[in-house]
Amino acid sequence: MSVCLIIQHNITTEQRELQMRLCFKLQSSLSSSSLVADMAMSMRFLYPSPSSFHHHRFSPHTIAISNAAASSSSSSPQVAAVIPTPPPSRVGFLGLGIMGTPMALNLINSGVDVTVWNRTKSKCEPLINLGAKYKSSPEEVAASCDVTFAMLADPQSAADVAFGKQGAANGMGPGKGYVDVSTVDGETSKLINGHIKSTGALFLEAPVSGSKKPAEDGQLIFLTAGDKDLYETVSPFLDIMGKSKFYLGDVGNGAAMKLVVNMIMGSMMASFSEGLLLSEKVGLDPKVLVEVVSQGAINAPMYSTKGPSMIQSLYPTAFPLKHQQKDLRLALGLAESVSQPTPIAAAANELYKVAKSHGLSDQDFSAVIESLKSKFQKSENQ
Ligand SMILES: NC(=O)C1=CN([C@@H]2O[C@H](COP(=O)(O)OP(=O)(O)OC[C@H]3O[C@@H](n4cnc5c(N)ncnc54)[C@H](OP(=O)(O)O)[C@@H]3O)[C@@H](O)[C@H]2O)C=CC1
Ligand SMILES: O=CCCC(=O)O
Repeated sequence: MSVCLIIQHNITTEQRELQMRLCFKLQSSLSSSSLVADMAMSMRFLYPSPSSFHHHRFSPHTIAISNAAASSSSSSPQVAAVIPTPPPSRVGFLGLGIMGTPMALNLINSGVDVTVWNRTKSKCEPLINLGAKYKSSPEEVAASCDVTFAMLADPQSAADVAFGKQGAANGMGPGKGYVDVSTVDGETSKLINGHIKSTGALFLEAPVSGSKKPAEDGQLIFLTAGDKDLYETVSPFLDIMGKSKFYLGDVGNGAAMKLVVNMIMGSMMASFSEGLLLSEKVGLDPKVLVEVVSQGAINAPMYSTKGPSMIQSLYPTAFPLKHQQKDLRLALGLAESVSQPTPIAAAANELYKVAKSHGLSDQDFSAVIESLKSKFQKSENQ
């Protein structure tokens, strides 16, 4: 026997409730069909009770599912059920900076029901104009949403927003989930995990690789760890915002992976900066250096994207230098915690600190090249 589930969305709430019951009936009568069971389970998460259906904007579509256990006995469907497309959960988004804004925007543009909050309220306006709801605290966002994402600057702000006064934890509870996509250290992530889990909610850390443009293009790479159930539940949202996702196990592993990646990136940028300046000093055209690098084994998109503007001493901000230095500081802490020598990263970190001390914190991290120019070197040596 095979089973056909027809998924539809232009129906009344009463029809949806009927279909939902039918789906669960199917599940119990076809316990050998794991596909049907999986589907019913995921619907159960989205619809804790039949009356909790809410309006959504997903496109209607039809799926035919074969009952693998018994499909050999008949090729035509014997049971047909019409059930609704699972609507998007109500999704909260906290932190609308360089990364948070395009990530939330992609969710909104995909038809997800998004509620936003940002410390500086004016940054919410463009998203509200595009259909986002607004709440005036992380607590209220978490209370009104099924899943809440947070994209904050650093460990302190991530912790404040998660479990400070009017923090998200106050609005969390069983059946909800909190996904922190900020770059923080593992200890902070574990602290947030503890506060969120104590409410009965689930937690996932999911820092991202990729910068402003990949965030705009929905091409981020998620480095997740924590509750696997929440990972499965939010995967459709991660797929809207990103091109790939890794599930890395226990909380702390996502943070560690992100810090290792950014430690490498920070050192690469510092080394590239030295190369650009040296090539110029010895009479080479740094533009040609960028071209040569782009064709060889050490090619990285970062060099050809940022090189041309670095040559003109321009640093339009995609990844703020202060965040790169934060990540190097956290990566060095991680390395120290396991007695791993990281002398290259330590040297790079010093350059970012110099750049910060010269007021370049909010410039792109490629502005680290400035710290190698003679004007900065002189003032450092005085
Ligand atoms: N930019 C990039 O290329 C990437 C950044 N990241 C990481 O993502 C995170 C966000 O980065 P990005 O968007 O670039 O950073 P931004 O500096 O643009 O945004 C930071 C966000 O954090 C908020 N914030 C800062 N301090 C506080 C606080 N004390 N309380 C509440 N909210 C606060 C800001 O609010 P307000 O608007 O009020 O200042 C803003 O929403 C960082 O952890 C960064 O390391 C990860 C991958 C790439
Ligand atoms: O954390 C920032 C990462 C930036 C990038 O991956 O390009």
